[in-house]
Amino acid sequence: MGPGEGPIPESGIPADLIEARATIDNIDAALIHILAERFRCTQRVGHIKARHGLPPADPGREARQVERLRRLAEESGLDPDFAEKFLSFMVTEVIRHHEVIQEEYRQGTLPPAR
Ligand SMILES: O=C(O)C(=O)C[C@]1(C(=O)O)C=C[C@@H](O)C=C1
Repeated sequence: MGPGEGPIPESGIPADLIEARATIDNIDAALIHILAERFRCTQRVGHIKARHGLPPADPGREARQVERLRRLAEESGLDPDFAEKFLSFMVTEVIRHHEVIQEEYRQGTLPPAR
């Protein structure tokens, strides 16, 4: 039995597992807040792009993000392939939002300055 490990309590869940899960819960909450802020920002980007007639996707920017995030992942012990997949998952959703915003501007269902 290692340090921090105790006997299995009556609940059947070891105390150190309960403690680790509390940390996971806090991290998940932070991730949700971070994602909400990122999407709030990318919504703004979607409006800027629509106003300036810029395309929803920017493959050059994405390539630089992939390179940077893969390097950061390597440095911090995260699987770089996972980091790239996660970025791609997010960016795909952002591009979908950008397309919706662009269509709203095209149909004039949004005011031009937002
Ligand atoms: O930076 C932009 O141009 C964005 O629209 C944001 C973002 C992203 O979510 O990071 C999304 C789509 C682009 O292809 C590149 C990056």
